Amino acid sequence: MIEFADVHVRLGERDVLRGVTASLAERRVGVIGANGSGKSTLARLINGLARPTSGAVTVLGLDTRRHAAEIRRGVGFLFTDPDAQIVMPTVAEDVAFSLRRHRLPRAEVDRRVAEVLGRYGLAGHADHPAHHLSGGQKQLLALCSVMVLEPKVLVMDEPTTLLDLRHSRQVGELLREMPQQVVVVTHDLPLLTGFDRVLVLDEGRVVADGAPGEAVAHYRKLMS
Ligand SMILES: Nc1ncnc2c1ncn2[C@@H]1O[C@H](COP(=O)(O)OP(=O)(O)OP(=O)(O)O)[C@@H](O)[C@H]1O
Repeated sequence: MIEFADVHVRLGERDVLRGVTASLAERRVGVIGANGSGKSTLARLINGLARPTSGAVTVLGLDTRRHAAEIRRGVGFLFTDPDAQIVMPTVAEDVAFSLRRHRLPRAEVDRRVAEVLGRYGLAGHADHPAHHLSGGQKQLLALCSVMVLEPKVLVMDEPTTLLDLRHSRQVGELLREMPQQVVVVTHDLPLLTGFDRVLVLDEGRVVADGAPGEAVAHYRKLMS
């Protein structure tokens, strides 16, 4: 469960979020809206990367302002650009790097890394240089590095922006199968097919909130 209670975020001179209140219990939640409407900021609030200026964000029963470390452990965050998330030379090393704080035996790290690479179709690339992967494969690698930590909630900020149609669809299918609660910020409207709930942001406020069809129709009207 993710709860926003009258959340305001002011960055510099700008009121980026202006009174967002929502309880998100659904498994598949989308967030859409114009450029600069506050979507990324809303996403970043969920794992404590951004803090409310006023109001509160509660995730997994914890206030994100007071329990930052616990929240980070429970909430995985996937950025648009996988290059920003890839830190180690090879694919397997990059995924293993996520587990560095867990102090697991080497064999257990190897087992978990192999399992997650297999799940997302990268098993054959384990020893390849991470930066030689295609854009789609890099996005999958970034996803592996997040999923190996078994987060309870996954937040994705425009995960398909750099992907071709086939890879976007693949990400769509993967996130529909995930057992976790997933919150996805996107401009890729077909990605929202089958979602439980979609929020539309405009100038820092939620202006529509409902099933994907209804929310997307509202967004299209807003943009026309
Ligand atoms: N650190 C900052 N200081 C000042 N203003 C900021 C800062 N970060 C973001 N903003 C502003 O806040 C507004 C909302 O940004 P945000 O990234 O949340 O929007 P968005 O809806 O995700 O946009 P996009 O679709 O373009 O990614 C923008 O006008 C942006 O310029």
